Amino acid sequence: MHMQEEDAKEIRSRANEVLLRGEWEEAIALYSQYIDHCSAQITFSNNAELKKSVCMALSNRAEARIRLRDLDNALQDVNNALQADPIHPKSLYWKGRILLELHRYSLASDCFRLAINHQPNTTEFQESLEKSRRFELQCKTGSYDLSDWICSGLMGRPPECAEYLGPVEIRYSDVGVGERGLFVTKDVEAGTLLAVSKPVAIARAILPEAFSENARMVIWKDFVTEIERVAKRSTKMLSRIYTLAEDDDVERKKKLGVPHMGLFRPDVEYELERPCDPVVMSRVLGIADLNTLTEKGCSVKKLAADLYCSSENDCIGLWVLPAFVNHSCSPNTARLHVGDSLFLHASRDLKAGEELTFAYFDVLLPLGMRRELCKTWSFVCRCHRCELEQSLAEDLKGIEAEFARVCDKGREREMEMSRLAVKLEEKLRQMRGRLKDKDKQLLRASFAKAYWPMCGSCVLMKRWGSGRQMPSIETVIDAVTSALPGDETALCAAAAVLDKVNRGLSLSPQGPFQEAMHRAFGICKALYGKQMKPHVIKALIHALVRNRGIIVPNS
Ligand SMILES: C[S@@+](CC[C@H](N)C(=O)[O-])C[C@H]1O[C@@H](n2cnc3c(N)ncnc32)[C@H](O)[C@@H]1O
Repeated sequence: MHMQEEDAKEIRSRANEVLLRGEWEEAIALYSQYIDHCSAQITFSNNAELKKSVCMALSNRAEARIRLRDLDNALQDVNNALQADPIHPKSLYWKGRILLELHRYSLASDCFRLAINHQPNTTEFQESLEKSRRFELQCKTGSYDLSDWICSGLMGRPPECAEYLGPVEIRYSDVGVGERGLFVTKDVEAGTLLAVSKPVAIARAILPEAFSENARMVIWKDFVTEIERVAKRSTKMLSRIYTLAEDDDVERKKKLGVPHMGLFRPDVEYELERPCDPVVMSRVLGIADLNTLTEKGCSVKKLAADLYCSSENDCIGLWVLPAFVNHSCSPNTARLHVGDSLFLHASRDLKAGEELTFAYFDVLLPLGMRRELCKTWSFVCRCHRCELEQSLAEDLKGIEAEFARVCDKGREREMEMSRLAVKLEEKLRQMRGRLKDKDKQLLRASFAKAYWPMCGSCVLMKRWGSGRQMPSIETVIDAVTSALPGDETALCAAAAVLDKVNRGLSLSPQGPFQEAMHRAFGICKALYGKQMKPHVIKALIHALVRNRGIIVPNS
């Protein structure tokens, strides 16, 4: 039996109500009933009123679908609406919004422009057009204005950013059979932006230390379910997700091959070579397990056990292109998280054809502890830093064991850590003939946590350092940045040094202002990019001194 006209109207108003309340699933169901009824009753051409009403219903259903990230179906809705009325402003607006999500910025601008032509003075149309124009420019030029956010000491609202694909491509890597990696395609200097990537899914958490294992697993499950949902609802996203490996099986990896970069290039049409495989939860789970990154760079498998124990705010996410970057303990790129977007900057000068790497976890640790963390990713890192420490394993065995023991301790560990720094310095002096200066710096980086407390404390310096040749804080900062050029703790220390020099309180006699500024600028460049203006860096440094846990206290 067909629905009566009055019933259809009733359904439409209920649909409008639940849409306003943000009950997306319910709104989709009700609009579907209404649209089906209208389509069965009448053809579009012979009733202008009904045509308008169906366009509105399609457009509203598209909105609900966008909120649920059901992009393919949402696009179909707005296209159907626009077929009936090619200048229907709301459908044009929602089509623009879908295209923005699909990283088709110029097409999105066209839609917003057309919507404005037919319905000027609508603030959300105007704002969306401004955003899509900004995104068009960002993805063409790789030029992003992060100044306000950085000047706020990264405390303000992060800017929304477009995706960007710089001079990079995926190729087979030397790190293992069948392994792919990301490579730079031209010579670039440190601070060059290589890519900006938006996540497939992201999960943020501020959780108390005693958060239960169960609760952690719920968050992980929700995260994986979200990836599955996105994969099911957008062919483009699915095709990206399915380029990723799900496990270490070499044959399966070989079968995946090297994906076409067109898949990651924003603002261009890319035709899939073949239809995607169906979405299978076990494969999605494997992909999430192997490729999820944490903002703070610790291993995600460890994360299931540890991360949510942290009382701090952290975030996990799946960013597809960055997931092709292999790990190194002395990497050549730095990850910067701006809201949900992941920025990848060269942190060193790079030659065309070099493989890009970043750290998957905290690498300011000695070899044994790094190896343990690597295990959770099922590989053994063979970077030059690991090889160096492997060759000195016998010499460093005692200090390393003690370091691991002290790490497990609570607050009283600062004193013991400093004693370890003294021991390591003695060891470095013993090994003088066998080590180059840069090797010494890499070793200090591995024990950075032993140096920082002493760097910041006259008491510890007096207790352990007096009469001994301990390195200056500048040497420790340089040691850390020799391994990790864009390290945040080193930046905080550099900011603190600069602050002290500025206020005439320098702990170190060889810390003139220019040198301190140069050091801080170098780290900023590696982390935030070479586009950073000096006044922005200065503001950041001030903000770091003001807001953050500074390593060097005012002793
Ligand atoms: C996020 S994926 C990186 C992309 C991966 N190479 C691929 O082809 O899909 C992480 C996996 O890459 C491999 N991998 C990453 N860094 C490595 C390294 N330094 N040495 C050996 N294998 C590494 C490991 O198999 C690891 O589980």
